[in-house]
Amino acid sequence: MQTYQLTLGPLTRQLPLIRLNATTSIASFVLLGDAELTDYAARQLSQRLTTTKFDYLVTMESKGIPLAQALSQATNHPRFIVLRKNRKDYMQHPLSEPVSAITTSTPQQLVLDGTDAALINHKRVIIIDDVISSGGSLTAANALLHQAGAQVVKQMAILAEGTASQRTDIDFLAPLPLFG
Ligand SMILES: O=P(O)(O)OC[C@H]1O[C@H](OP(=O)(O)OP(=O)(O)O)[C@H](O)[C@@H]1O
Repeated sequence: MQTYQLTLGPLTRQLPLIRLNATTSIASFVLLGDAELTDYAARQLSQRLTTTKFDYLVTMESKGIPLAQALSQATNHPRFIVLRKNRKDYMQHPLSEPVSAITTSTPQQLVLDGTDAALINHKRVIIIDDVISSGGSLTAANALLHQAGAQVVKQMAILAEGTASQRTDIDFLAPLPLFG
């Protein structure tokens, strides 16, 4: 299997190259289960937040969740918000937005539980995800947070993939190339 070597500070990972379609392959970065890299990335990202005042971190199901948890702890924020990809029966008055991501060919939703929406109304929030690529997930998250009346003060990720690495409105630790 072809791989891409990701280097993040002292850590290296061999990411398998996965073909998405006739013209594009991605280096698959699956953060779930990698406690070492999650903790390292959270510590690095927390150092970029020492002067940023915010109330809540917001992440997207699913790979962003362990990162948001580690970053919440590293920045002394006891609670964070998870935007889900399914509406659950236990949610109260959920808000939703359609979302498309580079890794997902079928239509999906991002869903914010109404109780979480009430919590972040008029609050300063930071969006945190493992990877930003097409930006589809980020756009949907922003739309949902706007619906909830939250103010997005920063957008962060471990990796910016493809052209996302040229964006100046996101703060990330390393670029990740796309492959032909
Ligand atoms: O910038 P984009 O093109 O939107 O891609 C980035 C999103 O894709 C990945 O999630 P994925 O859709 O693979 O879902 P998962 O975390 O549930 O596996 C990643 O965790 C981001 O949320």
